Amino acid sequence: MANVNPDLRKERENGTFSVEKLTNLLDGGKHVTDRRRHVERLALNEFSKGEDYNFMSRKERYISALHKTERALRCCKEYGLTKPDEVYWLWQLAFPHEASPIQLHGDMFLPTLTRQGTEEQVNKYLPLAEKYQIIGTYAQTEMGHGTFIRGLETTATYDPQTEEFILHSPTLTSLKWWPGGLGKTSNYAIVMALLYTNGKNYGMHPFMVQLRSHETHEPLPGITIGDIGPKFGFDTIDNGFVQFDHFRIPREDMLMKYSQVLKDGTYVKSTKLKKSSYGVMVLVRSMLIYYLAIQGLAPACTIAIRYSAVRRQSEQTKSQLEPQILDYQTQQYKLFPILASAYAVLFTGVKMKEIYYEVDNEIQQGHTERLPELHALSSGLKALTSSMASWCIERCRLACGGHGYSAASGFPKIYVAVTAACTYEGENTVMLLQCARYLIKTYQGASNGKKLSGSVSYLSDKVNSRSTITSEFSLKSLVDAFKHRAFRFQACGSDPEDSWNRNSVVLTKAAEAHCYYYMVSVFESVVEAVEDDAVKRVVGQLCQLFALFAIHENAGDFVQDGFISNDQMELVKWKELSLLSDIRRNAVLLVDAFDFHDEFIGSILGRFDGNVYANLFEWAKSSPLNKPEVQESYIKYLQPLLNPNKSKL
Ligand SMILES: CCCCCCCCCCCCCCCC(=O)SCCNC(=O)CCNC(=O)[C@H](O)C(C)(C)COP(=O)(O)OP(=O)(O)OC[C@H]1O[C@@H](n2cnc3c(N)ncnc32)[C@H](O)[C@@H]1OP(=O)(O)O
Ligand SMILES: Cc1cc2nc3c(=O)[nH]c(=O)nc-3n(C[C@H](O)[C@H](O)[C@H](O)COP(=O)(O)OP(=O)(O)OC[C@H]3O[C@@H](n4cnc5c(N)ncnc54)[C@H](O)[C@@H]3O)c2cc1C
Repeated sequence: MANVNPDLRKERENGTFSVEKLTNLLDGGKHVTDRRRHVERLALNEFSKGEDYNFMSRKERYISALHKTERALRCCKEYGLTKPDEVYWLWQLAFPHEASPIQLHGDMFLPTLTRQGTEEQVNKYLPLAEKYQIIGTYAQTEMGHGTFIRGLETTATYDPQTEEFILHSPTLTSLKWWPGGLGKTSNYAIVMALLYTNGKNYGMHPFMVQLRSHETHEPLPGITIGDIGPKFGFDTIDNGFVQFDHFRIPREDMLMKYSQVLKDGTYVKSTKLKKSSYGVMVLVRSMLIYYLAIQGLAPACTIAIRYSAVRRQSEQTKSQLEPQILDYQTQQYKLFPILASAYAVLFTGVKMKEIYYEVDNEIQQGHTERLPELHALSSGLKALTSSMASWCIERCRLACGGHGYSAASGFPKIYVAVTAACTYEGENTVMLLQCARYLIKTYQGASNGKKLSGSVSYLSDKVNSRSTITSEFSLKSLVDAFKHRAFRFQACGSDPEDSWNRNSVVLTKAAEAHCYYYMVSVFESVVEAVEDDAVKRVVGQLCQLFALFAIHENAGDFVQDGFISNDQMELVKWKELSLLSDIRRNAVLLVDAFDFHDEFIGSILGRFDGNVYANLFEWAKSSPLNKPEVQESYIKYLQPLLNPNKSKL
């Protein structure tokens, strides 16, 4: 590439491994990289020349996203993109760090319909939904309850006379509140409501509900609906509210795969699947981990590391060039553990997707044994990785100094999208406690001699009481350290005498320890499988740093029971710093390997060519506040102060 910043050019000439090989590894093979690049070229042709998001109002952002949605759907059809990955690659460039107003249609409405609907219901609604002749969302959360689903108040009362359900919002707190795309975009929703039949409450069930007229898009009589107003972020999506006033829907529109209401009002449950109506949440949590890496951690550290290679600041030695800020050890200590985390979360996300599809397949065959483990693991990892991503992005922003605070850095857009994931799809503390609930039960089972498998098999293993860490820092010894910590936390979190709430801080730590152990072991297994020696070396260094940083940060957990000795802890600190120097040489290449387009990253600081300053100046000049030179606000408010004689007011 012509005209690349010389510092960045030098970084790229000095690497020790093939970036292309690492990109192929991250993609899952060379053929995937090739196909992804092909789809991205198609997307760039269509979407690269848009208006700058930073200079738009909220309403403009929503309208532009709707316009892009229509174009993205057309592109997918024109180019025959139907596989989920291909559609994702195109959408990612159409909506970088944004959400489409119809995001929930694909992410939750369709999966709920296909998983919870009967064959007839799927046959009736799916073809329409796939052609976008109906657009739906997932309406569960209410103003008064999001976490505690059993506390939801919207009712669906069966009327056997008319064979209809009457949907009603009995209180202010029962208004559905938050569903994405509910405010203005969707004309349908799957509404989660308490089912009442023959005077009995059967708990939360899903109902297919038409909200707006097919002809006019006006809300149907009995429905009050709207946008909930500006939020922290997600300006492109109309999170909404809806209130039902005795709104009737046909009996056939309760999604009845797992439970039915017969014509006479008899309730029939035809599954042993526990919490069957919670299924789609497990799906989204399982998928989120990968997207947190690819849309959050990886672009954020790409920005901060490229910028740190371009930025020079302060004087180390008189009359020499100011150093690149990437050469400061403190800067490396801020950024390289984040780089390592981006890789760790990415590999874990890939693994989690695989496990989800395996277990989902088993459930379709009637085998539900692994669902509790999947629920626990996806809940815990969703919480751990979204919290990790949020604080890492903030740390990347801080590492870019003043320019990090400008919208030109790209951080605000990335941060507000990622931090939302700490709340939606289950608030993080609550999700850690769900994970802990499973771990405690499993630990108690293991204590009674039950042999465990999968992610919890370590609870029935013998764990070492002394760490095997030496100056070699084998990945196995690091995995072992995390296994020991996780085991110890499960043991102290499961005191049956103590009440749940009194123990809940420890329980969240137990869940985190379990998830950390899982992440380190996934990372280790990926490194072990890498064939190319040079790639294996750099990815292995990242794995070591990921583990050592966490040991150092949580040193108490490892030394308290004498598992890691003081001497070993000194070695840990020494190795951590020496890894910073090792990784320094390849840092830019390690972010290049994510193979992101500038259009996706959306950051002047993180540009591939490193031409930061000239572009920053051009961008600032294009700010609407700079046109016209003298603003009307001057005449109205400043002139009377600055120049009272000239003021016309
Ligand atoms: C990322 C970067 C940018 C991306 C940029 C673009 C993308 C942008 C996308 C935007 C996409 C936004 C999408 C947000 C969409 C929502 O946020 S939708 C709403 C999501 N809502 C939630 O997640 C609610 C969280 N709350 C819950 O899940 C439940 O109420 C709780 C906390 C699990 C408790 O439920 P409960 O009924 O009280 O259950 P509880 O008594 O605790 O447990 C009973 C049993 O059920 C089990 N159980 C509970 N849940 C489950 C389950 N799901 N499965 C199986 N078993 C379960 C328990 O383990 C327990 O088992 P046992 O111990 O008895 O054996
Ligand atoms: C951007 C965004 C998009 C969303 N999209 C949708 C959507 O499409 N559809 C939909 O239905 N919903 C959606 N939601 C709602 C979301 O799922 C809920 O907000 C979320 O599940 C958290 O529930 P809550 O708001 O009730 O939090 P609360 O439960 O009120 O949390 C507040 C605090 O209480 C604590 N707390 C609550 N219960 C416990 C407990 N048992 N133990 C310990 N601590 C507890 C939490 O840890 C937290 O600190 C969205 C939310 C956001 C922010």
